[in-house]
Amino acid sequence: RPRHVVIGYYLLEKEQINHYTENAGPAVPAVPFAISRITPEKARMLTHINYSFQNLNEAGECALENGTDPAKAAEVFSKLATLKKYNPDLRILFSLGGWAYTNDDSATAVRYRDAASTAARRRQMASSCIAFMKRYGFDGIDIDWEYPRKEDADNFVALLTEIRRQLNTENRQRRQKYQLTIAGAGGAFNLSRYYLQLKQIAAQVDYLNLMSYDLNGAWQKQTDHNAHLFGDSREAKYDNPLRQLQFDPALPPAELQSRFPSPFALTVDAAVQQYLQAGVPARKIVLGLPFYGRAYFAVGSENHGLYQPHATPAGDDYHGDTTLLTGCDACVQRGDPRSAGYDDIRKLLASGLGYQRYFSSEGKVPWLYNADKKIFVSYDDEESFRYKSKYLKQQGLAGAMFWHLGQDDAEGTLLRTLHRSLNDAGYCDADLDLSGGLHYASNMPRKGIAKPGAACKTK
Ligand SMILES: CC1=[NH+][C@H]2[C@@H](O1)O[C@H](CO)[C@@H](O)[C@@H]2O
Repeated sequence: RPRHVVIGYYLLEKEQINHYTENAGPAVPAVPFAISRITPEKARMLTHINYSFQNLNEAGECALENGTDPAKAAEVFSKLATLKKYNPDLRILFSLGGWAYTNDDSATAVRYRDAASTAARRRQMASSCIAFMKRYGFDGIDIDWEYPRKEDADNFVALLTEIRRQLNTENRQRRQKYQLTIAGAGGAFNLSRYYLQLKQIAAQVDYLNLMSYDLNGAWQKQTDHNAHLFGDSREAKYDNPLRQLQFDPALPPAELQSRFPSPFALTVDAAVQQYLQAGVPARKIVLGLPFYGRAYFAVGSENHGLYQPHATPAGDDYHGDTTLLTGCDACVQRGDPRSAGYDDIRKLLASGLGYQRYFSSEGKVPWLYNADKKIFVSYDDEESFRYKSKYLKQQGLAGAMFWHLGQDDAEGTLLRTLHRSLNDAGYCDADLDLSGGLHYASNMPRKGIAKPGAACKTK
């Protein structure tokens, strides 16, 4: 049985369900990443696959999108369930929400706020989502609401409590228990919305999947890393939004600074320490890793493009030149050059188009800079994943989550790296040094942490 969870999101756009096919014909294009690409070997490296995304309907219930053919949906969902024959420990959950359906400016965020707003609505939503889960053969529910507003936070706890209550009833006569997880904010600004409720949220779920990526992006003035583990003295720092939420106003200044350092760098480590400080058990925290990178354009060559001004269109919808990420053909097809899967980034590196790889010894992440095209790309690869795996083991966390399965390269390099670094007994990471970079100060003693540099068991 794996010692750490490995939770992969599987993305299938709702438009792709009705015409889902494993073998593309001239008339019908194949979906970008068919379920058959999840080989038996990959299925054995995963403990969970989260099908993304379902949405709430107008009545605040879990249901297929209007227009989705239920028979085709059942076919797709059963293909995912079939993967369990390769790995009896594998669980297939469906993820409800996601950024596009639930962000503050989306058309359907209001459905989540309303569904959580009264006891009756919460009962209705919970029972509809459990019925949906059972009807389509899922093993649990992942709630990916991005994000409850401060005024929704208590209702969010009540909603999770109601889903947990109904699941417990279902689970009484089941050997393998239905699970309930959430995708949780990775940056302190979004996290501050429900930080005071975080401990109560954790009590209702099996796992909290930290979205410890998208920490920086085109919406900021300077280029910075998508998901660096530790901070860099040269990057932008922020006033800590959790400080004014701190529980004990009488906290002496030195204690305040150590628990809520401010200003601070937005890093993966900061997210993890903030969850731990809120009282979330380490064994429920799953560290989110990106299988994609973020590109910036018109970036000066100072510092190889790192922490430099840029001219990258921000905002969810992209209307600019789709060829800006030179060499990324998939970006043109997708219509947005601002993000690229690991498979695309591998191709950029091999393209001879002038991309140079650098590695941050502070942040423990790579980046690309193309001086000729003035392009900066922040991403993750096997090296940064090995550092993040060592860190999560040192912190005693439950394991890793990643977004998303379809962005790995053909060989499944990133999933294989996570499997080896988290669940291969013969794996050794004594060569990795987690010191350096800005660590989010925390006075929380961490139990059961392997001493850094513990020698590896020789074969
Ligand atoms: C699990 C999860 N939900 C969000 C988040 O990861 O980041 C993805 C990439 O930004 C985004 O597309 C998705 O909707």
